[in-house]
This record gives sequence, structure tokens and C-alpha cells, in this order.
Amino acid sequence: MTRVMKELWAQLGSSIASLMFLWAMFHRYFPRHLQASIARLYDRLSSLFYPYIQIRFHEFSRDSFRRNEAYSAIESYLGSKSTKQAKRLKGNVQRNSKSVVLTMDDHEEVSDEFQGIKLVWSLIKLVPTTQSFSFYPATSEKRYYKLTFHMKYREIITGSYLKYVVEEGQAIAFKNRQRKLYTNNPSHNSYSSRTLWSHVVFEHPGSFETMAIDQKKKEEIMDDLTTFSKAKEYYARIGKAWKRGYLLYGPPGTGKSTMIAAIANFLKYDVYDLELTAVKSNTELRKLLIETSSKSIIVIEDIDCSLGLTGQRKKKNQKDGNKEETDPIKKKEEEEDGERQNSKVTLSGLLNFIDGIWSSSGGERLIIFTTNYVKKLDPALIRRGRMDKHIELSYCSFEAFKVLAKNYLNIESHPFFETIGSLLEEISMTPADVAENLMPKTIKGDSETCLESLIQALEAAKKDSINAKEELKLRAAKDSKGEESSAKETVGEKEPVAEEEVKEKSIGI
Ligand SMILES: Nc1ncnc2c1ncn2[C@@H]1O[C@H](COP(=O)(O)OP(=O)(O)OP(=O)(O)O)[C@@H](O)[C@H]1O
Repeated sequence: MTRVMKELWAQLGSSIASLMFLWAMFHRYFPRHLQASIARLYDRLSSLFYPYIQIRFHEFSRDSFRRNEAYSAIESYLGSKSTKQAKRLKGNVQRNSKSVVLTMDDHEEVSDEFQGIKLVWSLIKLVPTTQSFSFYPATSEKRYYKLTFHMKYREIITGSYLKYVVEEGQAIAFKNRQRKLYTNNPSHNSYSSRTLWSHVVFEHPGSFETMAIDQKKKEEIMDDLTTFSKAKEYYARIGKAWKRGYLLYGPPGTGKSTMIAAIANFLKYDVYDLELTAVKSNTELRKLLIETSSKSIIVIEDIDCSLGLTGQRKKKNQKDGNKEETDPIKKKEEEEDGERQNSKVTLSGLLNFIDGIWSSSGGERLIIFTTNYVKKLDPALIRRGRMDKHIELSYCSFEAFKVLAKNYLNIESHPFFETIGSLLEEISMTPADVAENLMPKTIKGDSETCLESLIQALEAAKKDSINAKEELKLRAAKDSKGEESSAKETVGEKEPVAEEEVKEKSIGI
């Protein structure tokens, strides 16, 4: 029995060796064009009995230097499946990607399922037969993905499945990409090309989780953003450009910039920080908008200072004989006004920018304005439909303080909380000021010391506020006395009492 087996093995071995020899001879001496014809004939014959369809997606097409986008999308789509199924994987950090991307190695296979249909993806690496000159990158390494499925599913696969794969792949690549913060400010533009955006990597850690605002408001904003980001079909149906305007307003230090970062991180959008004073004309503004990508946030901070509305008013004052030219703060304001005067962007240009046909190029854009003085803005600029959502960011409430205490000190309760709560009800302090007091001043700084420091700051602000109010009362009494006496002599103008002055004093600005 064992002898028979041995003979059988020997025969098998010699048959294989002969076959290999013949195969090598065939390759070496048979004319190449005949080899190709035989291969084609073989393919045709086998396809008669082979019930499967194969689709290839090459990494580079013959007439293009650019990577095939379908190939890249498939690569991203298969990423997580490859991690689970393939035994050999490749890892690399791709351009614009922030993490290691794992893909299946050459000649690996992974299976997929779509509407109950089983499919197989394999990655094939082509080995070049001749060393010829080629323009294509990585001449010796050409690859393609091969999709194999039963011919009876041809319609579903070529119709819906491939569309699904490409969309999913692009969404995964989008999520993994390195996001960017763009600016049009010439001083930040290293290429001194003024009209183009320059960018840095966007790495702001701001998130809704760490934002100290009312929980209900937070959830409402997050819901609104989610609805917007998924509303492509809705906007198409109602015939509106896929964009939404947010107006963030509130005193300095209440978290407007932090909110923008939180929104960008939540939606995973790029941010275009538009410095309106650096834009010379409406045409330039349109050009800048056209250069923005979709899935982005266009931000105009301090919109009230950007259109030169306040600047013009100040200039007029000076002409009227205001002689404080040597005041350095006034001088700086004048310089800024000068910049604003250089900008020929008009209100109508800005309105056109927001809701004109220019904003419909591309789509999925959020436009955010911030301001400290909402009342200064032209109502046309902020009417619903342009600025769809108005969000007020205000002084620190007790609920907001608790979020900050959790962020900065990692505590959720403390006996000092009660005192802080009642002081916050009396005193307006911005989250920025509260946060500053909660920051440990030394490495060993403990939470108790930080809370004490906050209480001291709140008490000091309370004292200042009382003093300021008394001072106001005195001034008002003095003025009314003066008015009474001067009314007898002549008619005099009364200086308006700045209410904001009192508030500013109370928060220690
Ligand atoms: N609501 C908030 N939640 C968490 N942190 C906040 C909040 N508000 C302010 N801060 C903290 O205060 C700092 C300043 O806040 P931010 O720059 O966002 O305020 P702002 O309203 O944009 O101010 P400005 O109007 O002066 O630009 C931030 O670094 C942030 O850490």
C-alpha cells in the first residue's frame, strides 16, 4: 500500500515538473502576440461557463496623473472591512489624513454584503513585463481593485451598490481628513497672494461638551446642526442653496469663538475666517467665496466693526472738533478706521455674498457672524433667512459655572458651590473671567484655592459694582442740581449716562 502511494506521488511530481517545463517553454519561445490571442480565447471560453462578473478599478488611468477617485473611495470604504478580515494589511498616513489608514495588502481578499448579495473585493498588483518609460507615478507598482459578483445581480451592483460604496468611502475619508483653518488676511499669507486663502491645520479642541452654556440651548444647537448637515435633499426640494446663517452675539469673553470651534469640530467642517477689512471690493469678496470648499464654515468675527459703520461715525466726530488725537487708543482706532475705509465692500455686496447666487456654488456651508453689539447691525443683515439662527451667549450662570468647574478642576460639587451660585446671581461675570479664576496658578494649585480665588474675584466685582452705582447716583444728583440752576440761566445739554459703563465696571473689564 505504501509502495503504491509512493509511486503515485512520484508520478504526480514528475507530471507537475513536466507541465512547468512546458509552461516555461511556452512563455519563452511562443510569439507574444499569439500568447495574447490564446489568453483572450481562454477568457471568452471560460466566461461561457463562469457565472461571475468582475469589475476593475485602476489606481491610475492611462491618460491621467491623478489618482482615480473611485479607487481612493473604495480604499477608504474597505478600510474597516480589511482590518477585520484581511491577514496582511498595509498602513500609511495619507496626505490630508490625520491618522494611520489601514488597507488590505496586495493579493488579499475581503468579502462584503449588500442587500443580502455576497461580493468579493481583491487588491491586485500588476507586475510590469517590460521596463519601459512611463509618466505614471510608481511605475513598477500599478494596482487595481477587483470586484467579483454573480451576474444575476448586475443591475443592483452597478446601480446602487457602487454609488453606495463611493459615497460611504468619501464620507469616511472626509471624517479622517486633517481639517484646515483658512484666512484671507494678507499678513498671515506666506505666499503674499492677497486674494487667495492661506491655511494652517485646524486643531482647536473646543467642543460642545466643554462649552459652558445652558444644556437645553446646547442640545438645540446640536440638533439644528445635525438636521442641517443631513438636509441635502430637503434644500434641493425647496429650491434653496444648502447654507445656514448663525449669528452669535454677546459680551466679550462669553464664548463666541469657542462656539465656532465647537461647531467646526462637531460637523467636521473646515473654517474660513474671513477678515472683511482686508477685502478690497465686492468682486474680491465673491472670488473668495468661490474659492471656499463645501462642508465649510465661513466666519466673519465682529461684523459690527467690519463694514466701517462705526468708523464713519467716529470720523464725523473728529471733524466736529473732537481734539483727542494724541490718545494712543484713539490713534489705533483711527488706523483701523483707515483700513476699513480702504475696503470697498458694501452692505449690499455682503448681502449678495450671503444669499446671492454666489453662495449656491458648491453647497453645505454655514455662515457665522459674531458681534458684541447686536443692536448696531443693520436689520437687513441679520434678518431670518440670512442669519437663520440667533444665539445669545451671555454671562456665566451657575449651570455654566458647574461645567467650567468640571472642565478645569474635575469636580462636580464642593461646599463653596453654594456661595458661588448666589454671587453669580448678583454679579455678571463672563465665562472667560470665571475660567481664568479657576485655572490653578501653580502646579500644585488645588481646587479649593481656585474656588476661593473665584469667590474673591466675585466679591471684589460686587464691591466695584456697588461703588459704581453709588457714583452714578451722585453724578445724577449733581447733574439734576446743575440742570436746575442752569435752567434758570440758559439751556444746557446733559451728558447721557452710559449704562454699559456700570456693567463693564462690575465685570472688571
Ligand atoms: N461659554 C464658554 N464655555 C467654555 N469656555 C468659555 C466660554 N466662554 C469663554 N470661555 C473661555 O474664555 C476664553 C475666551 O472665550 P472666547 O474667545 O470664545 O470669547 P468671545 O466671546 O469670542 O470673546 P470676543 O468677543 O472678545 O472675541 C476661551 O479661551 C474659553 O476657554
